[in-house]
Parts: sequence; C-alpha cells; structure tokens
Amino acid sequence: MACIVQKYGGSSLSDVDKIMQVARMIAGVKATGMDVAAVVSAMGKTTNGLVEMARSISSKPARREMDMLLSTGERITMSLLCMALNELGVASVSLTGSQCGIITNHRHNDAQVIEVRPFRVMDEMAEGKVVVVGGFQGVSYRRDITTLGRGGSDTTAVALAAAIDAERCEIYSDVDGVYSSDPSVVADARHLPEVSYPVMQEMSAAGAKVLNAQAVQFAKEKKIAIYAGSTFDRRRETVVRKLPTGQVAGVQAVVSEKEITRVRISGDRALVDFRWALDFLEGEQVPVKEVHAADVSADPLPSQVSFVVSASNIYGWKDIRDRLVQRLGASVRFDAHLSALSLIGEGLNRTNATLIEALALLENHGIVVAAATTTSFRISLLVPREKIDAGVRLCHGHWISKMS
Ligand SMILES: Nc1ncnc2c1ncn2[C@@H]1O[C@H](COP(=O)(O)OP(=O)(O)O)[C@@H](O)[C@H]1O
Ligand SMILES: N[C@@H](CC(=O)OP(=O)(O)O)C(=O)O
Repeated sequence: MACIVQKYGGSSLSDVDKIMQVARMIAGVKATGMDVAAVVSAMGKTTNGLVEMARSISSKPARREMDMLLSTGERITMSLLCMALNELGVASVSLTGSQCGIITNHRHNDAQVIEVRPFRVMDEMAEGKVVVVGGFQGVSYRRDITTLGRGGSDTTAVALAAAIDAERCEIYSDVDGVYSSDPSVVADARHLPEVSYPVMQEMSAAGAKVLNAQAVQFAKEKKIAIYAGSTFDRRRETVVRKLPTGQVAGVQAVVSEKEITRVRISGDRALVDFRWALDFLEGEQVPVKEVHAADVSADPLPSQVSFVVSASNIYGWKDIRDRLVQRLGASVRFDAHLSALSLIGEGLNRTNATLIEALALLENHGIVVAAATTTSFRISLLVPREKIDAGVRLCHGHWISKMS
C-alpha cells in the first residue's frame, strides 16, 4: 500500500489540544487508504527546558547523558499522540528512533544517520497501524542513544521516507513553507513555492530553522522531494527538490544564525596552535566552520588563524573554552557577540559585485562587518549580534523586496 511520512514539529504539538487536532488530521489521511508514519518532535519548547535543566546541574554535562535526556522529549509526544489516535479508533503504535532502526555514528548530540533498518515500521504498517515515530534520535553501533542535532526530527522524517520508499515526505511546522527570510524577522518575506536542494541546503546550514540541513542533504542524496507546510493552514506549501540550474539569478534568500562565536589564534605558532585546537575540538566533537588563515607562512612572522563555532548547540562550551585558554593562553581570543548574515542564491560569486554591494550597504548603515566568506551559493558576513535583525531587513529590502 502507498505510504506517506508526515513530520509534526514541536510548535504544532505544544499542548494536548494540538495533539488531538494532529491526531484527527492523521486519522483523515489514514481513512483515505494510505499508510502513515508520523514523526513527532518534543512538545513546544520541551527540549530547551531539558537543556536548561542539565545546565543548572553541570556546565559540562556528558554528551551521552545529554542524548539520553533530550531523547525523552519526543517519547512524551509520541505516546500521547498514540493515545489520541487510539481514542479516535485508529490503531497505532509509538516507536523510538532505536526501535525504528535509525542507526547513527557515535557523535553524541549531533549524530549522522548512517543507515535505516525499518523492519519494525514496515511490520506495524502491514498490520494496518499508524506508526508514530520519536524524531531527532537514533542508536549508535555501540547501542548508545544518540540525537541528531537541534531540529533533527526533519532528518528522521526524510531518512525514514527514503527507507520505506514513501510516496511523500511532508514536514509541518508553524509556517506554510520556506520564505526568502525568516517571516518572524522580515514582515514582507516572500513565500517560495519551490526551492532547489543546494539553495535549501545553504539556507538551512546558514540558520534557516524551517528545515534541518542534514535532512536536506539526505533528501538530495536519496532524491526525495520535501513538502514543507503549516500544520494548521494547508493552503500553500514549498517543495524542495531538484530544479534545473540557472532558473533564478541573484540573491534568493537572506538568512541569519544568531549565536556565533569566533575563535582567533595568533602569534608565531598560530598554525601549530590551530592544529592542536582542531584536534582538541574534534575530540570534544565540536564542529569548526569557516576557517580563515591569514599570513600563515614558514617565516617566524605573527600569523592568525580564525574559525567560528555555533556555541549555543555545544552544551559544555564554557568548559571547552576554558581548556582552550588554559593551553593557548593569550594567543587565543573569543568574539562571542557575533551573528552570521548570509545571502543565498545560485552563482552569487560569479563576480565580486554582490559582495562589494553588501559590504557598502552594511557600512553605510553603520553595521561593521567583522569577516566575510563566500561559496558559489552563499556570501556570509559576521556582524555584531545586536545589529543582525536590522542587517537582515536591510539586505532583504535591498535585494528581494525591491524586486517585487
Ligand atoms: N526562511 C525561512 N522560512 C520560513 N521559516 C523560517 C525561515 N527561517 C527561519 N524560519 C523559522 O522557522 C520556524 C519553523 O521551524 P521550527 O521552529 O523548527 O518549527 P517546528 O518546531 O514546528 O519544527 C518558523 O517559525 C520561522 O520563524
Ligand atoms: N525537539 C528537538 C528536535 C526537533 O526537530 O524539534 P522541532 O521539530 O520542533 O524543530 C529540538 O527542539 O531541536
């Protein structure tokens, strides 16, 4: 029988009334004769609450224990949703990521899905049940519970859709699709009916929470279209899929990531220190992004290497930072009050024009740019955190609103 995967985000399941409403929607789909796997996130801000609870006990909570803790949020939702479905007379069963065969690597708090063995899901579906899946979690080859990084339930949905060969993969949240900027920041952000995989991947990696970057990567690899829409307003949606290149020119979206910390290592031994820091951070499973090396040479000249980390998602960051200082002393510095503003679009760097224009635009409005990096789909600029929303609105107004 044809099957569908639907993912419901935490904002759509924040109280029991909403859980009942979602149960009715799922019952409606099941009544059409489709098999349904519903992937759920933790209710409302539950995951944030669990993180706060852990932080109030320890500044360096063990990564394994964080996963054990955070995965419980999704368990609450999945069992309540099954109870709601059963009340409606719809047979259902809740399964954890581990029970669904979501196998990951050992990288706690930010695990990658390696494979999905969906036998139990298929068996339960064959018995006519709606399968309710706890998103955001898996199990490593060492049989430890892992989580897939913030927003990781999207990844569960796409990975499962690929494994069970679902007809559709729908991801529902509180917005009716993907916009040219976060609609909660830019009032006239444009709804995008279609977005290509690479553009969406850059948007997600640069901070657009609406879809998770690993989920988009998975969708691209497995050639799964993602239909992103609003749980309670189904009038329109965004399809993320393979699109012919060269259709849309210029800046398509303006995206931000608020909590960025830049780490700068300088001095005669900058490269040696940087390599030590890289090994140390890898041991701590901290992803390092946007590495810049300035004036690194064999000469004993002062050099500088910098990189950025998204510190808000690293639960023991304060302790890791202290250990960097212990080892590197005055040669390491942290800029903790930065945000990344990214312009996204195909072939943005075919010429330097967009970068030049962006630097001038921000400077003319008193927004100091601390660093810039480019790829062929993205220009990212580090700006002071208190100016990030103003910067996003400014760039959106300049490149996108004025085009309509
Ligand atoms: N470019 C964008 N398009 C749409 N929504 C975006 C974008 N960038 C950020 N968002 C934010 O993503 C939110 C939806 O994602 P998320 O908070 O993860 O929802 P859920 O918890 O329901 O999964 C929206 O409320 C919106 O503020
Ligand atoms: N509950 C997890 C996973 C998730 O995907 O959540 P949401 O779908 O609400 O963004 C988180 O808050 O990160």
